[in-house]
Amino acid sequence: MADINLTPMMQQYREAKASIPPDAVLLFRLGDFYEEFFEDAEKVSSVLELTLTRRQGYPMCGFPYHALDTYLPRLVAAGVKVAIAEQMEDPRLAKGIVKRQITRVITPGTIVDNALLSPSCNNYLTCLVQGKDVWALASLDISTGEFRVCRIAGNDKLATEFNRLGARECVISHRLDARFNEEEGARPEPRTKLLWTTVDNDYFDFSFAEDFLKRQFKVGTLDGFGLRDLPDAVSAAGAVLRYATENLRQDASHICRIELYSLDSSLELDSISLRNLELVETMFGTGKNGSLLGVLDHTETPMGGRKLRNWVLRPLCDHDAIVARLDAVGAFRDDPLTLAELRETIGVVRDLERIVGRLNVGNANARDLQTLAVSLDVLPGVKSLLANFNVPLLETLNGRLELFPELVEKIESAIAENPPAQLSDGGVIRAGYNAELDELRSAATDGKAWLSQIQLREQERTGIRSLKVKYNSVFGYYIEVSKANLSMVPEDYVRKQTLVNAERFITPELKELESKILGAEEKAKALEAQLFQELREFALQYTVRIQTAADALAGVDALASLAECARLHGYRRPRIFEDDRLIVKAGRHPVLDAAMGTDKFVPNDCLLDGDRNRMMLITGPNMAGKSTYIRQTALLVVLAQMGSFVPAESMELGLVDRIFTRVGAADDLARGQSTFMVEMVETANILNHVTPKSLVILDEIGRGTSTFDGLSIAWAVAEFLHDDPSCRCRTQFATHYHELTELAQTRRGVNNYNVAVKEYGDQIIFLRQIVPGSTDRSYGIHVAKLAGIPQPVIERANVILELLEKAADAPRDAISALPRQTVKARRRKGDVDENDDMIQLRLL
Ligand SMILES: Nc1ncnc2c1ncn2[C@@H]1O[C@H](COP(=O)(O)OP(=O)(O)OP(=O)(O)O)[C@@H](O)[C@H]1O
Repeated sequence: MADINLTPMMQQYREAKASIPPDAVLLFRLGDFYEEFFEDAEKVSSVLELTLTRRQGYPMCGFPYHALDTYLPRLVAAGVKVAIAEQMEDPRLAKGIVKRQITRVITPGTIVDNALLSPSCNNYLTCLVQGKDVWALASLDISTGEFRVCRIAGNDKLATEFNRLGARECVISHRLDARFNEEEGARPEPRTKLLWTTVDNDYFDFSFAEDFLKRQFKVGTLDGFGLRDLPDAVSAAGAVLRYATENLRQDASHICRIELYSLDSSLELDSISLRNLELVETMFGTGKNGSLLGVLDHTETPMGGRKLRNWVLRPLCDHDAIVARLDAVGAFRDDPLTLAELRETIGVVRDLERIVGRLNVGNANARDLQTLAVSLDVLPGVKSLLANFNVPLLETLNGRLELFPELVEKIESAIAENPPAQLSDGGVIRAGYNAELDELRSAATDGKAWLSQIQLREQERTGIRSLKVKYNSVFGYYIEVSKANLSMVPEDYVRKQTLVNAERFITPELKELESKILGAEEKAKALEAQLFQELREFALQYTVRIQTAADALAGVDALASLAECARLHGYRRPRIFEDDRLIVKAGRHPVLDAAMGTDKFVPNDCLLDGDRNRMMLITGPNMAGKSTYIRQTALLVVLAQMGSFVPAESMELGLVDRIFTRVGAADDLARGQSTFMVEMVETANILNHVTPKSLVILDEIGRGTSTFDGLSIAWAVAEFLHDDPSCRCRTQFATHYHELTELAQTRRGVNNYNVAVKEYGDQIIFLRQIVPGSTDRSYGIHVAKLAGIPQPVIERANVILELLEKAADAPRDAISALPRQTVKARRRKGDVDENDDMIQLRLL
């Protein structure tokens, strides 16, 4: 920064700037603008494309205060940390420089503003601590109060968990940051855009963290949360909470519990599978549409949407828990009328979790309270509809749906019909709620009428027809009586001023009225603010109970959504077992099925049921539907284990512990790895971690290297997965290496399948049907033709293919030396004899 003579305002700016994290930009409220100075001005003007000006030689930019809702999301989306300094007093009333204060610091993980949050996703602030042989990862969604911690062994699993959480920011100690910087590969690298924030090591001090958490949760011990003897988890949780509350500059009493969870309780999906299977978003960044969640999500509330998203990302591994969800989905699906009514009723409910969050951090407005009441008011209706179902899970959820009549009533009686968003605009509290407020309001609006009423009354009382009620700025309202009538002035008039022709008086009543009229509006606003605050505090007492009800409602919404999806797309209930079967009759790919329509999508079976059917080796032409089929299998497993019905005539599933996928990953090229290297890293990961209860889907292995190397690797991988006692898992392997089909002759559990096609003249018709047996044709050139490869190239490829098929052992170099013209063309010219190309091959 330039060394300049600072004005008092700039001095105040400097002090504010020094009190925020060094990497945060400061939006400094000056009148109707938020102004930025120095480096902050440069950064903000470039992100927001604002004009950079200069003030006394230093850079400056700004925008009107009402544009904050537009600009703040853009700054946050660009990964900028933002601190806001507001004016804490009315500049007109300020003596000297206006008081300003940092009201909040907004980082990607500490957002509570609705405008900055996606309703369908949680917004997690995370914190990482390195324990002994494990990582402790705390995750906190300040907007909802959800707070969890888990312990994870290994960087891969850690990165996956970051991905699953979709974490935006991770807090670490300076010490850990230094380690990450020193050791190459030590820092976990999730695919999501994650901001690493470093804080002092003392944030992680165990006793400090423990005390901090105990105070927050108002408990004497953390044992009840399962955190006994887990100092790393306590440190992570304490540090993240401290960082969050420091940035919020507010109490966050809605964060009132923490859950210790284990990755083992859910079906494990590594980062690659999460992406490849397009569970919650597509690979091409088109968001939810086109993903599995896009098909499943018929939720009516944001909480239900987030719950369903979490279910998709964390399918269950517990038989009974899955069956409980399936029972609930089944009950809903079998009663479509009640289901429709229930969904319609739930549709009124708004984001209870986030409203409660905003209420707790002091960020809620009157509309939030009103929405809270409207949402809570439908709970009796939801409860009575749920009472129609005798299903344990629905009964449990119904039991947690508490009713809040006194809160609803209080809010309804207090908040005006259409309250303004800003408390300062006035008119938030309903007429009739508070007598004093009613009076203040009428003082402001009816003041003039009151004065003329007094004038009339006093004229009658005193008999002075010319008596007037007037106002001046020296002594406010007064009564003026002309000299001629002074004898008629009553005793209770107090003389204030004598003029040539008249005298001026005041009365206690007039003074009282004056104080009511003057500043009545200001007073009304202040009283409204106080009443609103009281109402807010009243509502805050219900925080935990509303959170519990909101969570139950989210569960009901998610289950109803699954039932609706099952109903719309004709899904059936899967049967869950503990063995290693995976038998599907007429299964369909949920996303393509929904997109194409059930009559167009060709269903297929799957048979994996232990020893004799452990690996399906699938060959078939390009474009036939191999990838679709094996992804479909994985998606059906995800659906079944999350407790959903499935797009199949029937499905029997022995629980799967992990799904592994190897399905091409172009994006890793950006990380500096070659296609083949990525393929091998992913394959290594599978072979090193697979268990007999896993499901492996492999879409082509060894493609990125020479044919013989590739084939050898694919072959060995298939053998290993089938033979090795650590694997022996259910596998679907799609490949173009027809040689691999020989495995079925030597391996008991390997079976060949192919995707049927019909040849029709020189056309082929894709039947999309998986049938037993192998195929030895790829029809690759046919697909190349469909793709628009120029005709001469296609003709040439056909010639080479023919030659290769005749001389299977022809070296590749020989092919490249073949004349560039096609045989046909040269034949036409008459300069080739029948064996020309073969002769050349032999010569080479
Ligand atoms: N069962 C099916 N019913 C209808 N259409 C299907 C089916 N399976 C696949 N398709 C269609 O065929 C297209 C190609 O399928 P897919 O990518 O699975 O082929 P593939 O055999 O894996 O091809 P390649 O070997 O070239 O990668 C899909 O995009 C889809 O539109």
